Amino acid sequence: MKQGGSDAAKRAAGESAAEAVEDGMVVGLGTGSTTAHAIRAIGRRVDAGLDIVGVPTSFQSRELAREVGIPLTELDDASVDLAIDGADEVAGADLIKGGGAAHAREKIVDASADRFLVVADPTKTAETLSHPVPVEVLPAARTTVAASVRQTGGEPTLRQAERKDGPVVTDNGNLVLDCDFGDIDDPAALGQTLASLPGVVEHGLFVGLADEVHVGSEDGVTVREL
Ligand SMILES: O=C[C@H](O)[C@H](O)[C@H](O)COP(=O)(O)O
Repeated sequence: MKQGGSDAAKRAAGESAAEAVEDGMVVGLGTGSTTAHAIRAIGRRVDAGLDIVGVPTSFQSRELAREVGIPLTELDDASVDLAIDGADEVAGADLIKGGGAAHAREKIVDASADRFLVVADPTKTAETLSHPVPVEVLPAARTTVAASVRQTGGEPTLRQAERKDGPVVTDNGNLVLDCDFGDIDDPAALGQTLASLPGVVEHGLFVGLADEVHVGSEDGVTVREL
């Protein structure tokens, strides 16, 4: 499921987005290998005196933020000024997320932010979204949601864990169906359809949410404002 951009490209994107963080901000900390570079860069800036608090989007981002010394808070106590997060595919301001099964909490944090910066490498960019859409479902709903996805023209696959027998279990205790719809001509309509299915907790289509996309490469970073 994970795609293979180079670590140097991911690092360039993450460090570029981390420069947008300013003193006094509440910063949404996304999940994944690209955002991890941003979190480490923010940690270095905190070490040098930057005064911010982070809102993690997953167990992974919480642990990394703690490791690099970023003070943390929750959405109950703060509103997010700037969120930085990765993506599995980017087409304009539309994204597919959830390759790390963190998209439910990510969407809450990213959508609530005043500004949402996406960090990606060139393997993630596309004209039209076509990556399988991760759909987090209550365990009891996996069969009924899978049937509805098939009726909608998609092919669902229950995500399996790599170093454990059985399925991936999300930070929220749910399962993930990776749903292949081929080219997604109308991400907003598909997102509404998926969200309406009983038992769906959240899907990985982030439609129109991105404000800026930082695409890193070995040669530098391209910043697209949307
Ligand atoms: O659930 C995980 C997230 O949506 C990630 O931000 C996304 O999968 C991109 O991760 P990476 O930067 O590791 O490719």
